[in-house]
Amino acid sequence: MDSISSSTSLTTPIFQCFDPSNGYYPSLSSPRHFYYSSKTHSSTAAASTVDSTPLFPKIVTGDAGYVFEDVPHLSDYIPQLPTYPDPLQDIPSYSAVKQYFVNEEDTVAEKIIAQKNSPRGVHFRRAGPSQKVCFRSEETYACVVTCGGLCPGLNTVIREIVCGLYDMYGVHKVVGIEGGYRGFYSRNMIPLTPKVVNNIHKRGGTILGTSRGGSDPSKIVDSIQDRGINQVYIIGGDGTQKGAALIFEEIRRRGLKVAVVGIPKTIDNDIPIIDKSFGFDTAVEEAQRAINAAHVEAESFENGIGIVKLIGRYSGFIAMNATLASRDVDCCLIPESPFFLEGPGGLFEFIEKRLKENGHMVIVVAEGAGQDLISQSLSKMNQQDASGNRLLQDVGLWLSQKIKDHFKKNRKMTMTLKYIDPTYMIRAVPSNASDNIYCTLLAQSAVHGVMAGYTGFTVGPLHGRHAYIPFHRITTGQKRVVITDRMWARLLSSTNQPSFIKPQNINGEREERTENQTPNGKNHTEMTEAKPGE
Ligand SMILES: Nc1ncnc2c1ncn2[C@@H]1O[C@H](COP(=O)(O)OP(=O)(O)O)[C@@H](O)[C@H]1O
Ligand SMILES: O=P(O)(O)OC[C@H]1O[C@](O)(COP(=O)(O)O)[C@@H](O)[C@@H]1O
Ligand SMILES: [Mg+2]
Repeated sequence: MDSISSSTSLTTPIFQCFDPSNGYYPSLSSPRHFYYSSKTHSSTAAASTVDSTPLFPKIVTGDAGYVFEDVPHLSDYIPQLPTYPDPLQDIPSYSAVKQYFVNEEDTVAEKIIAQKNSPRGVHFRRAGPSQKVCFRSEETYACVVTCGGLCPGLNTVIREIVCGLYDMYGVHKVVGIEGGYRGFYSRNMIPLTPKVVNNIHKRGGTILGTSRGGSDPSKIVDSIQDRGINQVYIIGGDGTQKGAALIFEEIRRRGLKVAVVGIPKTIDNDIPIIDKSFGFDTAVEEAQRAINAAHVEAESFENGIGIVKLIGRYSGFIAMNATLASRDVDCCLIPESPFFLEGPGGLFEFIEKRLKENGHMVIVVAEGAGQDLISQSLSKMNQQDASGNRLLQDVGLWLSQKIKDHFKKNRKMTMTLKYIDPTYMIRAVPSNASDNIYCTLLAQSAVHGVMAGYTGFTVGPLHGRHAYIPFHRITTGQKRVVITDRMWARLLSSTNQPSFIKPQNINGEREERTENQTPNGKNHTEMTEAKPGE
């Protein structure tokens, strides 16, 4: 593939309107009637802090407890920002659509379950094409970067950003940044055209390459500014979105007309607020192959045990959904549900019982499960990867050894154990059909938002409706399986495994949920209640 090296600057700072003495951007009399919080920061703090909380959350309140959390717009810090009619209205495929453009007043509710007297709650801006755009096609220069671990669907998102920009907005200058964040300042760029990306959604991985580490907002913005890029599409997980928030703050601090959008990627579905993350469905589907193999192996040997380790550092959604989908799994272990091995109600007792009943069993274990047990028996290791993520012990290997030792020690019965770790096989597949459609919508929502001048935001569906969400709402907290909710109860009833929770712990879990309330009356565990799948 051809490369373009750093070009001369097309992007000039519009002006420096940030006032470091009070942390305010003066042009706040926005026609969209927003007000800003009085929280103040210094400009240097904005550039160097790792806290991704935006300086000025844009919040509007309305009747009956209505709260609108909007995302930043270029006009917040660039006065008299020119706008242009959206070129979509002249494109035959789109011009026929009735009400194609979203109403500026449309918002999407964070919660849709309500009672008669409950407040209307938090809302986010509805995603979609606007009547007016802030970028002319010929002046737009967009870049796309992928960061963090692989996930099915990365190539589809890249493809649809490129095709969306070309086909909907006539933008013909799009480049890919190679190898994650550090590619901004250490690598050349790849020109992206519809021809280049035409078939990439059929391949796993990312054609741009990815990496952990290397997020240096100042060097990245220098590179953006030097090259004249004015739209930045950043695809990645929680770490990447934190980095994107810092890049946005640095761009805003410099007063540049550069819009930044994050497209949330996380294979294990641990990003809060949004319904689910792309690649998750594909991962659950692909996990079936590993579970089937483990089941075939287990069934074929006397007292066969098959163990499958699935992705999920802190959130066991893949393990839970793969177990529920398969019906061949006898026990599912996730990080949210502590378990124990020995004694009444423990895992060993259950394994013996199930082997006596069925002659074989399959255990699915999420990679983050049982880490506390492992560190008790192995020397504690606090190693981190280049992004600062804690490196976990291999729970699958550990569990396999523990089970083997148990049966050897007790000489109760002979057994055969097979351990499968399909992590990289699952991550590397292309996205399935439903994830492809989802990735397309995510990419288009991002393109529409950026063309309309929104910046410092991320996109995703809430109850099926796409919305623009401030960075900090998806980088604070993690979505986790709530083990006192109905979905986990369904799993327990489908496997008939022990719950490993004592009644007093159930009460503890409930108390913890009320303590974790955020200022909006929402708590992190609550977010997970009905997602994914009611
Ligand atoms: N707190 C943070 N602030 C800024 N950048 C971060 C932060 N955490 C991670 N990053 C950057 O984001 C990128 C990907 O992060 P990582 O956690 O590995 O993957 P993911 O984005 O999938 O969570 C890396 O380049 C890393 O340097
Ligand atoms: O070996 P790598 O590439 O660092 O990735 C391993 C880890 O990446 C993951 O797939 C998650 O990736 P992210 O942190 O990017 O979401 C984990 O499940 C796995 O432990
Ligand atoms: Mg991460």
